[in-house]
Amino acid sequence: MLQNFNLTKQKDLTNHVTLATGSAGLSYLLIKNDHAEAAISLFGAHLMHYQANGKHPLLWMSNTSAQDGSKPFRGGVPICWPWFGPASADIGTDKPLHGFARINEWKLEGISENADGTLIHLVLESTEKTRELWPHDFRLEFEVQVGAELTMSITTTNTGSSELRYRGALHTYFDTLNTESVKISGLGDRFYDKLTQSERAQDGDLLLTEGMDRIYTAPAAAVTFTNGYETVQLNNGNANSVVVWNPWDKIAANMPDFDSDRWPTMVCIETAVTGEGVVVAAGEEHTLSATLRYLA
Ligand SMILES: O=P(O)(O)OC[C@H]1O[C@@H](O)[C@H](O)[C@@H](O)[C@@H]1O
Repeated sequence: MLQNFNLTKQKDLTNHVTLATGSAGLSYLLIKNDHAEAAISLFGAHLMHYQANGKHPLLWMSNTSAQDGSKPFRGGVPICWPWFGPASADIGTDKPLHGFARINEWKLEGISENADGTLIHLVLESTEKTRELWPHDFRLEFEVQVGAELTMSITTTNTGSSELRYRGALHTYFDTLNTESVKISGLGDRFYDKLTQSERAQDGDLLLTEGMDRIYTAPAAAVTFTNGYETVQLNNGNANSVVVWNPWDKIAANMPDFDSDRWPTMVCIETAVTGEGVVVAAGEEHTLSATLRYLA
């Protein structure tokens, strides 16, 4: 899992959750309960590892990922928020790609143990610094239920006095045996191809035969995929799209934090709000969620 992160245990927070620090001083929660184990960084509220008992590790992490908070982690589940990809012109195109949630330190709000596992609750709130990037008051909550199933949710609460619009994603990097073993069902019949900047049709299941960067805009609520180890169902809550990304050889080789020979062992299947996004009225909230369940 995170061998090359050299994490040092600091203290037990509950019977199943330990606080650890990395060599660059970032804090991590290490979870191990009767059902599964997981690791989450407070920097970015970034889920970096999840493995249900008896199963293969679900998430892919780059061995060359930054570890000091100078960049988002490469792998796991980056939280893209409050925009997806480059910010729109009205926000400012010089803003960080995929928003600022993944490059900020979050606060641990609570840990609760339940019959199905462990629930971790992290929070990010607006500050002067976030208002310079995005002029809204908000409270963003990330909840992760670590059990035989994995559920992640981000809840956006508008704590300001005027409406806000957000886009975002749970940008999950899945570990795969190889490209040939990947098959994804339930993506719907159309997608926007970011590589050719065109609308295209999807005929049946998606096989990973080439580099791709696609926004599926009419996915089923449940997407099913095989990763060469298991068959997994991804249930998306309140997403309006699913993004599929694999950089393939040349792009991976040009990304300094992406192990250049490991692109065949990953695919991102991202639970996303893209396009027009979601408008959240003052005082209201919106939750985007993803549940992962093993079918076989
Ligand atoms: O390098 P980043 O900012 O983590 O983004 C990785 C990829 O994330 C995907 O969601 C985008 O569709 C791709 O275009 C992008 O390259």
